[in-house]
Amino acid sequence: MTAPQVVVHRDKELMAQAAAARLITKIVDAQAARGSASVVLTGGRNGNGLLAALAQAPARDAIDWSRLDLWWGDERFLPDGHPDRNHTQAREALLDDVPLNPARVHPMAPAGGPYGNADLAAEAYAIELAAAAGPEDHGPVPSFDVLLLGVGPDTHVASLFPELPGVRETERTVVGVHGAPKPPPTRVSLTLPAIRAAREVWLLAAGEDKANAVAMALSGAGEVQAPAAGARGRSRTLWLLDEAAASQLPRDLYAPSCA
Ligand SMILES: O=C(O)[C@H](O)[C@@H](O)[C@H](O)[C@H](O)COP(=O)(O)O
Repeated sequence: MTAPQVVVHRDKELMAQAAAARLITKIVDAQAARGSASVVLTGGRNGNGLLAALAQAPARDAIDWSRLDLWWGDERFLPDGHPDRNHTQAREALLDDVPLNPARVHPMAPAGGPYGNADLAAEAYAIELAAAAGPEDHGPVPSFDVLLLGVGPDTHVASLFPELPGVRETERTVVGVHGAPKPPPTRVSLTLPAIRAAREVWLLAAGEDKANAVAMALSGAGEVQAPAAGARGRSRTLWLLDEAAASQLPRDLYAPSCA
């Protein structure tokens, strides 16, 4: 597991634009090296802000959208097309606007779909992930190029909330989540072991209400109390922050703001 690196931007707009530029480069590099790229999307304002910035970036045309695999880190267990579903919000922010190959887009199953509850939807997603993993992945989850995570004010990532069973899961790669403190209460989430299969994990946080959470997760808190602390990539763990979210971080954890 890699030690976190921290990059601080002036404000959340610049953070979204810089993260989008970084993601474009990463996808283009992965496609050049391996033929395709895989990205795991997150829900929340900052994840969608990144997608909206990507939609506006002229360099987005450098991506071969037909060779991009998209997965989700978590989903709100709601009917297909519901405006609060992470899938719906990602479609609106970017996905409906680019020529993706539908066979490479992997939303989590909705409520009212083929699986009667969030636990069954989670099992189905674990099977889909395992089917996509190859021998080179050494496990039941593909080695995603980039896995994006928004960080909640309570340090949750994906739908892994402090002290709830999901964050303690060590075997399963995807779980149903019940009684989540952030609405809606029923969700589906990758677990920390699945998140840690990614080559790179990027955590996004902006705004003063995240400052405590960011400081706690980066100052040695345990992952059960601070799930964001357990989200690490195999080759890189990158925290992308705005100045407000970084305001309670000890200065020795990052270089002075450059943007
Ligand atoms: O389904 C969700 O709500 C998310 O995936 C969740 O983990 C989100 O990323 C964080 O709550 C941060 O959200 P913001 O970026 O809106 O603060």
